[in-house]
Amino acid sequence: MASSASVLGHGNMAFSASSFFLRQNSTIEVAKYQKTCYGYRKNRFVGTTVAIVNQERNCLGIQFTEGEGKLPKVLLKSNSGSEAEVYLFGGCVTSWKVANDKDLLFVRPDAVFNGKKPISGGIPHCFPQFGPGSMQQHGFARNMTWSVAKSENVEGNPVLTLELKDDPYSRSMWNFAFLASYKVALNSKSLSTELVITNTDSKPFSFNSALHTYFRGFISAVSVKGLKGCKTLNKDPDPSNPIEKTEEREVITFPGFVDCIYLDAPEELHLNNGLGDIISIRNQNWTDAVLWNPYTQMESCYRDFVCVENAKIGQVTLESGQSWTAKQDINLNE
Ligand SMILES: O=P(O)(O)OC[C@H]1O[C@H](O)[C@H](O)[C@@H](O)[C@@H]1O
Repeated sequence: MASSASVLGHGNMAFSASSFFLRQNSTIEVAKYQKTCYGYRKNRFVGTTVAIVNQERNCLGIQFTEGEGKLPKVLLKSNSGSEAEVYLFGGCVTSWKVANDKDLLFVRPDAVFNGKKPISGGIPHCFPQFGPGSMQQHGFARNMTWSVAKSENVEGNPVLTLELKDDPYSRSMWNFAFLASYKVALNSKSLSTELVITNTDSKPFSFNSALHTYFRGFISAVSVKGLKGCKTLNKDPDPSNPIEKTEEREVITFPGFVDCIYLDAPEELHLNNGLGDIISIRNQNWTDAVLWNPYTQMESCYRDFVCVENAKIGQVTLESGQSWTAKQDINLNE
């Protein structure tokens, strides 16, 4: 039986570290959350304590808290003991642990949590551009603050839905009205996401996108299976002029710099992270994949991660009112 609580926030750059908009009885209030020994207490904008509204949410395995750099962070915990962390800045999942407490995602040591630069690690969004292209590399969704649209608990598993809308910052780069909805569901052995992009403008727009997932790994033992036969666009040596080929290997390893797009990738890949885990990476409608390891360009950390990205490299065009949906499911195999 699902229970839910709806919380709406704003997605602009001036987001304050602990404030959300809370929809109640169809009015939108500005609320502040304050940690108490019972949970999270909502203060009205003017400062009066109104009610403890997050007490129940904490019990549901969804806890609103502050992360690094005092950025708003949501902790997800399932009844089976798996955990995840999501920063509203960038709508970025930064941690995914199954019950053994080992984090299967990776955040780079040079990641900054200043609410300006994208968080380099976890699962950053690339939207509305994968890049390179006319705007900043990977677009703006990873350096805007997403709002919380819904938090639910479905049979012991937390489900968090974030939203991002256009604002003057996004419009300065891409002058369209849009709504991005991102549902993150944590289960005992898996983390699933669903991204829905809706054209809320009166004119069509086009975009491409990716989930730039950083997996923890021991790079000299990392391998990826499932891409044999795909057409490749190798961005090494020149990202603006990728070299077209076909992947011949059954098992892809990472002996040096890798930055390669795989077109029409299958719906399931297998990552051996070299640390004893096989992770299946399933998708619906993320039609392409990207493998990236910076090798000695990032001397301090390249040995410790690999990016296996579900992507949509070809342009998606949406007419006014149309939506596009893509799902990712990362699952730790038994
Ligand atoms: O450092 P970032 O902007 O996060 O991008 C890191 C990398 O992401 C992707 O995998 C691209 O294919 C690379 O060309 C890029 O260098």
